[in-house]
Amino acid sequence: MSDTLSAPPPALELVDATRVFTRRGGLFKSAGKAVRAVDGVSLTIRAGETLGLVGESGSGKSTLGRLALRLVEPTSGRLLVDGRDVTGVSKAEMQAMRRDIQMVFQDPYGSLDPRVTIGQSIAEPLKVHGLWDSDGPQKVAGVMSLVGLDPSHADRYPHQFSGGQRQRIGIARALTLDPKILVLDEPVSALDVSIQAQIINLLQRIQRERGLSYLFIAHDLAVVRHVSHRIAVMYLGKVVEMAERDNLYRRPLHPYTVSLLAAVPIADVRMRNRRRTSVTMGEIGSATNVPPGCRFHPRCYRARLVAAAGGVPTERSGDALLPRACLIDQPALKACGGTDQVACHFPETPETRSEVATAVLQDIGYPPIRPITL
Ligand SMILES: Nc1ncnc2c1ncn2[C@@H]1O[C@H](COP(=O)(O)OP(=O)(O)OP(=O)(O)O)[C@@H](O)[C@H]1O
Repeated sequence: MSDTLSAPPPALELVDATRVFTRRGGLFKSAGKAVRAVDGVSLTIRAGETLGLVGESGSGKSTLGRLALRLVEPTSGRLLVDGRDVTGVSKAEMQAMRRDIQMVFQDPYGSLDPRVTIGQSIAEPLKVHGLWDSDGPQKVAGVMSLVGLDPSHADRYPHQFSGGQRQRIGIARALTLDPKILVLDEPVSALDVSIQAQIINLLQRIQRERGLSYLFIAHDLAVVRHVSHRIAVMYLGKVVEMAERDNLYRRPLHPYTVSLLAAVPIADVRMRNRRRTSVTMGEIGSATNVPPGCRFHPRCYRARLVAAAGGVPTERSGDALLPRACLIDQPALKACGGTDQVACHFPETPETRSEVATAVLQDIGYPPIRPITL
C-alpha cells in the first residue's frame, strides 16, 4: 500500500499560517514594530500522532499552538480541523469546535482558580459548553481516574496538590470534553524530572487509549524525542525542518537543527586550529528585524564553512563573510521553510561535503550531512 493510502488522515492542518503582532509600549525600542511571530507556516498533525514542536524561546511555538485553537487569530493563512476549513467561522462555531481541540499549559496552577475546588474546575468546560447534566459528576470522576487522581478528592483546592498532580488536573480539564486534539504547551517544563516521566507516560497512555493527536511544544529536545512521532523545528517564525523523529535525530539536515541538537559550541573553521567557540550559535535574531534571505544565516556555521571553502559568491555581513545566496531572497531559499525534511540550499555543493564540513559535524557528534536533491 502506498504511503498516501496508509497515512492516517490529517486531524489538524495549518496552511501558510501567519500571525503578525504589533509591539505596544512606548518604553521599548521595538515598540510599534511588527513581529511576524508565525510566518507562512504549513503543517499537518495526523490522527493519533504526536507532532513535537521545538525551537528557542521567541521562535513562535506558543503562537503557533494558539493559532491551532484560534485563541489568536491568523493574520493570513488557513486552519483546517478534520478536513474542515474553520478559518472564517464565527466565534460561536469556533467555540463549538474547541470541544475537539483543547490546550494544556505549562503552569496548571496559573490556569486553576485557587478558590474553586478541582472538581468544579474539571467540570467547568462541560458547563461552558452547555453539556452539564445528571451524568456530569460521573464524567468528572471518570476523567479524574483516567489521569490518576482520586475522584474522592474532587472537593479539594489546587493548593492541596503537588505540581505533578496539578498538571494531572490540567490534563483532566482538557479531557473533559473528549477532544480529538491536545495542544500541549511545555506541559512538563515546570516539573521535576521524575514527575516529568510520569506525566509523559500518562499522556502516552491516554493517546493510545483514545487515539488523540498531540501538538507537543517543548524546549527540551530529549523530552520531544521521547514523545514525538514527527518533529517540526521553528526558527524566528518559520518551520525550518520537519521530519520523522528518528530521521531528524539521526540525520538533521538544517544547520539550525544540527546546532540545536549539538547544543555545544561548534568549531569555527575560521580558526585554523578549530578551537571551540560559541560564535556560531549566539543569540536568536531579532523578531522585529528579521535577517533577509535565510533568517538563520547570521548564526549559521554552514554558511561560514561554504564561504571559507570558497567557490561561491560571498558577501560581508557584520563580521562574517557569507555566501551571497544566504543573504538574498530567492526561490531556492524556500527549502529552508519547507514542510518535509529539508536542507538549506547548499546541500549539493562540494564545499558542504568537504573534509572540513565533515570534521565539524563529527566534532559535534553528528554524521556528515548527506547530499539531497532539492
Ligand atoms: N501578544 C503579543 N504581542 C506582541 N508580540 C508577541 C505577542 N505574543 C508573542 N509575541 C512575540 O512573538 C514572538 C514569538 O513568541 P512566542 O511566545 O510564540 O515564542 P515561543 O517560541 O513560544 O517562546 P517561549 O518558548 O519563550 O514561549 C516573540 O518575539 C514574542 O515577543
